[in-house]
Amino acid sequence: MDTDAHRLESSLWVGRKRYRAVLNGWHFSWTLLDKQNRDRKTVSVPVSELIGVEEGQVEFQPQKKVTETDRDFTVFSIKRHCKGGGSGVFWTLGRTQFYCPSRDLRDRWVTQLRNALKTHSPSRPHRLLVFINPFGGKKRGRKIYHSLVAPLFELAGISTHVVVTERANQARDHILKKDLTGFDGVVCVGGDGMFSELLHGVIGRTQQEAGLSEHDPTVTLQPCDLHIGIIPAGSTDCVCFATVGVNDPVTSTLHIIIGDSQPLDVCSVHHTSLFVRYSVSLVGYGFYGDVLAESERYRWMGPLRYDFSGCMVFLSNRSYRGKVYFLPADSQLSSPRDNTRCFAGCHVCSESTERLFPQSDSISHTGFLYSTQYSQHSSPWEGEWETVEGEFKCISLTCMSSCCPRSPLGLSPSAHLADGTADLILVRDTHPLGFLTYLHRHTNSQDQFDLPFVEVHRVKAVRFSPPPGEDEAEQLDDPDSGGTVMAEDDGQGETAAGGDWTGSAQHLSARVQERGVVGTKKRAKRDFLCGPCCRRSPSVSVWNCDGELLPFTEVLCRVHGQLVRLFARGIEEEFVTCNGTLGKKNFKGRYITHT
Ligand SMILES: CCCCCCCCCCCCC/C=C/[C@@H](O)[C@H](CO)NC(=O)CCCCCCCCCCCCCCC
Ligand SMILES: Nc1ncnc2c1ncn2[C@@H]1O[C@H](COP(=O)(O)OP(=O)(O)OP(=O)(O)O)[C@@H](O)[C@H]1O
Ligand SMILES: [Ca+2]
Repeated sequence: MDTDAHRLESSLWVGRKRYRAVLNGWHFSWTLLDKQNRDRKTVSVPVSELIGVEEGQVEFQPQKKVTETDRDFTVFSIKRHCKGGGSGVFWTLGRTQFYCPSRDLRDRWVTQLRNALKTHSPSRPHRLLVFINPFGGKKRGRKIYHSLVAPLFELAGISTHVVVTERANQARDHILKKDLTGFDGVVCVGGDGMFSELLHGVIGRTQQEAGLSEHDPTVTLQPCDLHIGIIPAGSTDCVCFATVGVNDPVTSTLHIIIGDSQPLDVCSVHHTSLFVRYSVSLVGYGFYGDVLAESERYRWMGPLRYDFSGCMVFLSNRSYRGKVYFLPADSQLSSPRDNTRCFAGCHVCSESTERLFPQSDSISHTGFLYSTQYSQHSSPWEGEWETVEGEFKCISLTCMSSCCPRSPLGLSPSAHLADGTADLILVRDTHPLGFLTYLHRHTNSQDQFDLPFVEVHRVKAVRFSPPPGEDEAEQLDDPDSGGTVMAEDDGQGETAAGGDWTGSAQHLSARVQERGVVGTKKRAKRDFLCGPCCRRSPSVSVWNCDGELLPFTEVLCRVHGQLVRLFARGIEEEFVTCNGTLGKKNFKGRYITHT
């Protein structure tokens, strides 16, 4: 046996086979020995990927069962699986049971492995605040948490406070108002809507504490320290899929346990001097806005409501006039058509960290670099704005690829999670077959940007205005116009254009939300009476912001680079992870890692 503070080496048995096991600080490995004591196969696990070390013979599935013995210990670690065909890298719990020649040696192994875990995985969470939406997706949130997630947290020694939500926005309000001392992160069990609640809570809380106004689009917001974890249990699970590569509760739980940390760009959406919402995946006008508005009527269909509404909206063949202003990002750094993908360890994103936080002279407990000095008013609008005017089928802005099971490569396959930019996709009016081709290319290997009526720009900010006279004020005088939630009487006796906009920021934010919900319900009721196909074609659409309808047509969007951090690491490349057996052709045959 060889041992020092950071190293331990000895013979161990796994089943009937003898191994030489070595712990050298960062790695724990065991090598099969043959009868002549020659090395055969080696298994090596990074200490950062150990989930737990237990004395005795410990089974975990179907449930935890411990058989106390003097000479055994059981190691739980991350095990990767690739199903192939670009379906992503799944993580499961690996289990190896070791037998030692003596109790003393067993105790040394257990102590040394646990010490290594503490020393080399400092960013693991110890205490988490978990919000379960019992009604999200297929309503399986509670079951998913209690059967798959909670036992793993327990095994990893993570304590939790669990809140099963009873109303929308409860999780957001909890994070904004309650004492969060002692929590290392917040976790949602639900879909993109639940994630959005956590996002708004965490960003809002951080800005409150920093004394910054979310309403001013020129303010450099304070990056958030509290990590967000997502256990997918929703309809689309786009944020989970685009940051992990799969929507699998166990994979996500294991990323949370090991304290993975993925920075994420966030887009703030403003209307005049009012903050409206944050988005990470889609700020969409036209098709995606209409699909969301339509889908509200079919909530009872569950996740299928989007496909059904998608068909209805497609058949209604609408397009909308408007003017789009955008601030291009530096085209030297990357481009939405450079055929690269943002994978775990992406160079474009890590170089962006240095660019976004140039005076990074402190390191947080999570190991991420933070600037100690933020310039709250350094101009975010440097550069020349460009303008595109016309009639659009859809306008989409996405801070990341927005890949999801419906679209395995997403709205913008080469977008980056944390480069401080978003991709603006403009789809001009075209014949239905052209638009169908565009949509269909989201599901196959063809380039959806290689169409004459589609353009894509990498941007830092975007502004949209509907044609003059077609804004909210105009809509209010035209009860038949439909299309925008602001056209509806929300029963409050106030309007965006005519109401009092001088209230407190908090009051205004509350009213924005109220209007969104009320407007959506009214619109759904009207649509039910009319039907989408016989309706007069509206002149304005509605904005879809990560699955929420916005009550304003005229908006300004600004990208805030790496504003939040998720317990994730980006999408792992199957080609690299699974020993090259799958090949790069799985990614549309045209995507390469950005180096
Ligand atoms: C011919 C097949 C075409 C398939 C086209 C698939 C395009 C899929 C693009 C997915 C983009 C997801 C963006 C993520 C948005 C999330 O932040 C948000 C919150 O969860 N989800 C939605 O707003 C929910 C939006 C959901 C949008 C789904 C659109 C489905 C369209 C189906 C169109 C069928 C046309 C068929 C005509 C015969
Ligand atoms: N207890 C609750 N009752 C009603 N609504 C809730 C509750 N808890 C959360 N919500 C809201 O439900 C919405 C949808 O939830 P969630 O995202 O989990 O599921 P989803 O069906 O997948 O929706 P999405 O289409 O947004 O992915 C969220 O916007 C959230 O604010
Ligand atoms: Ca980005």
